[in-house]
Amino acid sequence: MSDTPRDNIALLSGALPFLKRYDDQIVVVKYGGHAMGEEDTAFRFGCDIALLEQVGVNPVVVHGGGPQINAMLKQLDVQSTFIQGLRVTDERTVDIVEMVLAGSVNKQVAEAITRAGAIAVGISGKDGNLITARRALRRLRDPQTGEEREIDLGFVGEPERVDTKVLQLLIGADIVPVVAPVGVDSTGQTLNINADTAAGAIAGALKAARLLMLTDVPGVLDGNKNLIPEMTVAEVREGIASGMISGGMIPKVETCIEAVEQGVEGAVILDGRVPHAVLAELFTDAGPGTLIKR
Ligand SMILES: Nc1ncnc2c1ncn2[C@@H]1O[C@H](COP(=O)(O)OP(=O)(O)O)[C@@H](O)[C@H]1O
Ligand SMILES: CC(=O)N[C@@H](CCC(=O)OP(=O)(O)O)C(=O)O
Repeated sequence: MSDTPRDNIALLSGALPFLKRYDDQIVVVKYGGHAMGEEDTAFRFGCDIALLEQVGVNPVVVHGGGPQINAMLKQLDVQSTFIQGLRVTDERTVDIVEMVLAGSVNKQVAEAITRAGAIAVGISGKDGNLITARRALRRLRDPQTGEEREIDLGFVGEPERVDTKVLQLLIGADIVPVVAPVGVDSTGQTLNINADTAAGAIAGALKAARLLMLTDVPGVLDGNKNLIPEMTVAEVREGIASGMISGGMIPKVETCIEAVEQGVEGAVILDGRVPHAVLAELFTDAGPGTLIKR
């Protein structure tokens, strides 16, 4: 059944407190590779971002592209493995990662937002000194000996410094920044950064009002696959330790924790394939995902 004009007026009027709350605030939206889905999903996402810009919110989009990188690696017959949700990245892989993220995916996302009526500009973390990173180190416990050892993930980066100048300039000119998660270290080496981590670092540096992490599950699910609507930092840590939270969900929740600890008001993990998930989260009381708070 379609909405009547009266329904539409009630909806608009109900959104007023939320419009006021987010007026001129920065909202960082992490758009995961799995959430991108088909052409119409990407266009709907573009429309939601254009709407945010139109009503006075300042959206900043940080996108992923894991599945798109996988497809290109497969095409080029390059093997790839993940450790703790991070892609082990050798010299050949880092070139392909940059080509896919800062190339095709970045331009597609910016184009979808521009087609929907806002002006979006795609950049990577290498542009304008946006993300300076250091090589990421991870420790793994040997299941047999119980000993911990350091793992070399190759050209994988962890943001060390975020220079928000270029983002502030774009935001000030009513342009939506669309950021590919690639950075450089102090020697100029390109580093592959997990998109969740990049989004969290940018949200923290901008002191965003909200960090929205769009993925392909409704949020954090418990052992029975039910959605957990809210989690504290301690509950998230427990979830990782028990194995309830695993794989690609680990960098996501860790990012949310860091972001709220850096002053972001709230971080939410939600299903980006659901039509207008971003609008439902920001402009209604019925936020659809998992809110992580201090
Ligand atoms: N407790 C959990 N709740 C929901 N998803 C989980 C959980 N633990 C692991 N996951 C996995 O994390 C995935 C999301 O991470 P990822 O695939 O990296 O998404 P994206 O590409 O959006 O960054 C889910 O598809 C799911 O397979
Ligand atoms: C180091 C690392 O793992 N980088 C990621 C960057 C892309 C990403 O994070 O994309 P999603 O958000 O779609 O997963 C990768 O190479 O897949």
